[in-house]
Amino acid sequence: MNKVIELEKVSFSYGLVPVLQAIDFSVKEGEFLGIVGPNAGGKSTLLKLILGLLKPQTGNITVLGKKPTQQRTQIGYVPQYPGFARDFPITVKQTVLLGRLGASRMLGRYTEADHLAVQQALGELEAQDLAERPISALSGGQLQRILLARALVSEPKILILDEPTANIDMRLETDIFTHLRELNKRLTILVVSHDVAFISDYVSRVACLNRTLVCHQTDAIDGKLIQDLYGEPVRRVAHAH
Ligand SMILES: Nc1ncnc2c1ncn2[C@@H]1O[C@H](COP(=O)(O)OP(=O)(O)OP(=O)(O)O)[C@@H](O)[C@H]1O
Repeated sequence: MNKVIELEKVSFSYGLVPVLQAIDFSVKEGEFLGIVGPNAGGKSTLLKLILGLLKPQTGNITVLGKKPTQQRTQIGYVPQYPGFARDFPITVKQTVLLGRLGASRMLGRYTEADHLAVQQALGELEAQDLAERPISALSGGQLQRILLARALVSEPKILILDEPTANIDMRLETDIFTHLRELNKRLTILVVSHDVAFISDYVSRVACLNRTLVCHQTDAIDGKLIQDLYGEPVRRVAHAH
């Protein structure tokens, strides 16, 4: 299988504070990879490096064989917190259209293809009925589905999500991950999560990040591993599906 993301000896510091040290890591086409680790372990920083929003001080990163900055339209990104005010007067449809800005070559008006892509993305997430609603009138779970649609609308090859279910309840968490499982049939997915027990039911591999990075197949994840990773006992939560 092709490697779609590759990091070689990547180190990164904000000023003098080292956050990532000598990370060697690759993601294969079609993988569904979970990234877990303690707070401030460097998870969001790793995603920003892959997205080309930050540059490593040492080492090399390639995305689909090129520099991350050359592949931005190939990655759909769902950030940790929505980067806009919830009371901004914009509809669901307009929000999802924003995801076409990088993909469409036309400046100015959106094309028919842009509108069609929005319809398809909303349809895929069963959210067509929300299209004309202002985003201020969405629940947390609905907003997360819309942000996922916005990330999909540029027809990326890779989907990256930074704690997509941090502020929603378990039923909706299951709903989002069921959509991700379906999307993984055609996309490579990286998802940051705090809930290693929950994601291990969905992902094929887990990368544990605490300045350095160690990968595990999901069948190798047990209480001891979680304790070693976080440095304290973490209760495994049972999830019914
Ligand atoms: N822009 C910044 N400038 C300086 N330090 C930063 C910046 N962004 C993050 N950091 C620091 O880098 C470290 C790693 O942060 P990062 O957000 O990557 O961790 P994380 O694993 O995503 O954390 P969390 O699980 O709490 O979201 C933290 O100590 C954080 O305070």
